[in-house]
Formats: sequence, structure tokens, C-alpha cells
Amino acid sequence: MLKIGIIGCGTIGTCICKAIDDGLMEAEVYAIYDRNAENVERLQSSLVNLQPAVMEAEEMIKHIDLLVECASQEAVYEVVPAALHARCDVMIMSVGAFADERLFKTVYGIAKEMNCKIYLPSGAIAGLDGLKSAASEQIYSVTLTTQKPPAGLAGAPYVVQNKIKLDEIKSKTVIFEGKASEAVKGFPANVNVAATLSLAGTGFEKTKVKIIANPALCRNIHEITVEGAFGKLTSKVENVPSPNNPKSSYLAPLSAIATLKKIIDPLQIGT
Ligand SMILES: NC(=O)C1=CN([C@@H]2O[C@H](COP(=O)(O)OP(=O)(O)OC[C@H]3O[C@@H](n4cnc5c(N)ncnc54)[C@H](O)[C@@H]3O)[C@@H](O)[C@H]2O)C=CC1
Ligand SMILES: O=C([O-])CC(=O)C(=O)O
Repeated sequence: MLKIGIIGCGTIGTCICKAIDDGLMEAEVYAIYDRNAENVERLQSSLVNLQPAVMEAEEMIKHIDLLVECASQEAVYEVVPAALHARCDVMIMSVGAFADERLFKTVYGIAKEMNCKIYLPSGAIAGLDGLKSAASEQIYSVTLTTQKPPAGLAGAPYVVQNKIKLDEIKSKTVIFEGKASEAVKGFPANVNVAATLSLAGTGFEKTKVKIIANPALCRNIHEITVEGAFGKLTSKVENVPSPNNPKSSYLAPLSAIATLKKIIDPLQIGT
């Protein structure tokens, strides 16, 4: 049975544990960790069947097959290289960390050397299957347009640095337009999907991102347009926010669960 260790006991970590606790897949949550002890306790007390140990990544990687990062971009630096060195596969949610090319090259290099896999779930977007197929030929452009209710963008470094008053936005307003490399740094908790899109397609410098604060919305909308030798692909997901975290969409933990099921299942569907 796949032995998993989870870093981050917030919205996504809790959904993953609950899915395994409910018997949705054959996996063991060997250990969990969060720098916030209250979140560890809350997660532990929500489980009925599982009793994961609590230990830091350094220790858990000696015992597990797969390390799941669902914490923060910072955590990717802290735990992913060490996990790969210990020959653990890794699943990463805070994909925006890979806008740091040096980190990405290092992590990719260790994974190759150790014969390990790095899994990046689709998160809150749809269409990566088509983009991956399309990338076997020439791609002309990839664009992500994200719309969130203003509160879902609160605290983003770009918003703070540019003194954007989210509570004064009364109508649909474009607050950022630029490269994916800048978007994931300015909005680390909002557009990790831009990083996944960049890695699947044309890279961080060529992938374009537009972020819109829209007070009329109660959903997080991600629209993708890809043009290439294959033709044109458009996808739009109107995401219900996660119940405990308005920054994250509910489809994100569901995609993490689906990725785990794919790792375990002999049947592999899609690109
Ligand atoms: N790839 C994607 O499509 C998506 C990615 N995300 C990203 O996934 C990550 C987790 O998302 P949520 O569960 O919604 O966030 P959350 O805020 O609900 O939970 C994150 C948890 O990780 C803990 N944490 C943060 N940094 C840590 C560290 N260095 N070491 C240990 N614990 C740490 C926090 O204390 C918190 O309990 C975030 O980085 C988020 O931006 C979220 C949604 C979609
Ligand atoms: O969940 C979402 O809507 C997307 C998100 O936060 C991210 O990619 O970081």
C-alpha cells in the first residue's frame, strides 16, 4: 500500500486525509506535519479511521513512498529536495515555487538521479491534457485569465506592494496583467495554476496571465486559451471556493485526490 506523508494540514491536506479516511483509495497516511500545531490537531480530530503520526519532513521521508506538499511555496524549498534525495516521490501543490528556475532545475535533476517522480496536479484548472498533447507540436500562445472575488486576493504581495484597496473595488477590475513568472510571485496563494500551465506549455516567460477582482462573483473563475499548430483550445472553470479557504477552489483538493488515485490505479486515463 502506498505510504504517504503530508506537509500542510490546511484545506487541501485535510481533504486528502479525509478521502483516504473514507476509504476512497488504498493508501496509508503514515505521517502529517504543519508548522501550526492547531491545524495538526484539528486535522487529527477530524479523522475516524486513520491515526497518522506527527513528525517533521526530515523524519517522515525515511518511512514513506510519497511526500505530499500542500503547505506553501516556502515549504517546497524546505522539504522537496530532501524528500527526493531520500528516494521519495513528491506531489506538489505550491507549484508557483517553480518560477524559481534554479529550484526547478535542482528538483528535476535530483528526481532524475534518484529515479523519482514529481507529480503536479491540475489544481483548479481544466485543459492541461489538451495542452500537453498540443505541446508535442508548436504552441503560439497560452493565456490564463483568473477572476476572483476581491476577498480571495487579500494579502497577496502584489496587492500589498501596490496598495490596491480591494474593499473599494465596486466593479470588475483588472489588477494584474503580465507574465506567469511575475504572477506567481505577486499572487503566491492565488495562481499556482499559472505555474502548472507554464510547465505544461510554453514556460513562465511566455505564458500570459490576467487577474481580475470581481465583486459580483462568489466563484473563482479560471479561463485558459491555447493556440498552436493543433488549433485553439479554450476552457473555463467556475470554481466553488473551498469552504475554509476562499483563496483556494474546491477543485484543487479534488485534483490532488484524483492524482493520488491515478498513482495507485493501473488504469491511466487521459494524456
Ligand atoms: N496547484 C493549485 O492549483 C493550487 C495550489 N494551492 C496551493 O496549495 C497550498 C495549500 O493550499 P491550502 O490547503 O488551500 O492552504 P491552507 O492555507 O488552507 O493550508 C496550508 C497549511 O500549510 C501550513 N504551512 C504553510 N507553510 C508551511 C511550512 N513551511 N511548513 C509546514 N506547514 C506549513 C499552514 O500552517 C497551513 O495549515 C498553498 O500553497 C496554495 O497556494 C491552492 C489551490 C490550488
Ligand atoms: O484554487 C484556485 O482557484 C487556484 C489557486 O488558488 C492557485 O492556483 O493557487
